[in-house]
Amino acid sequence: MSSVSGNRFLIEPTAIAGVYTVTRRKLADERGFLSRLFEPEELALAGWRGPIAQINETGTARAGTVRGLHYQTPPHAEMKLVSCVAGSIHDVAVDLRKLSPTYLRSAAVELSAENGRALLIPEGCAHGFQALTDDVRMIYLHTAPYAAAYEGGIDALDPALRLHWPLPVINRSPRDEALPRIASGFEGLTP
Ligand SMILES: Cc1cn([C@H]2C[C@H](O)[C@@H](COP(=O)(O)OP(=O)(O)O[C@H]3O[C@H](C)C(=O)[C@H](O)[C@H]3O)O2)c(=O)[nH]c1=O
Repeated sequence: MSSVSGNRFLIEPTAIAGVYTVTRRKLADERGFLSRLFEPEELALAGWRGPIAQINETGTARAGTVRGLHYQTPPHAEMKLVSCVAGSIHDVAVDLRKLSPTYLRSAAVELSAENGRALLIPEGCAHGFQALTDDVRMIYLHTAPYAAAYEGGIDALDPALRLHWPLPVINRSPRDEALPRIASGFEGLTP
């Protein structure tokens, strides 16, 4: 799909099949602005399917912090729409779908409160980010509820992924530091 300039969003493809940037249009006036975080008909153009099953907020205090790379496996695999509503982040998706033409390819984009950009991530792709500022706030829309027993992840510092983190990486959770690497026998995800 090429770029779609809709009423509420500008939807643009990335290097990964099915991963899109979604830039919110701001309706501005002298008080400030209004923008929509979600609009089913327009986001269906980028493949969004099904109702929102869960909405999360995260706060990240320190620039340099990396969260992820996380995903959920079937039957709790999920699409995510990831928005930054305070500060800015270096946002990353990695295609883990074994049969995908973009398997193990990554897409990276800066999301910020200022640029109003979000990342739409389909099932089978891992997500993570690095805070580029202090006091980052994220809003996540999920098509499946959290299922801890079905959470998977890949080490954000795995050299096989060739990811570039703009700042020195700090403050990873013990769980994230212990996530497996591709070389440890990862065989890709199937739907
Ligand atoms: C995702 C999630 C987590 N939790 C609990 C589990 C832990 O006790 C605590 C922190 O979870 P976690 O360390 O996984 O949080 P993040 O590192 O920010 O992970 C999230 O951010 C990465 C980058 C993502 O893409 C995922 O959406 C999500 O995994 O919240 C819940 O109670 N509900 C939830 O939906």
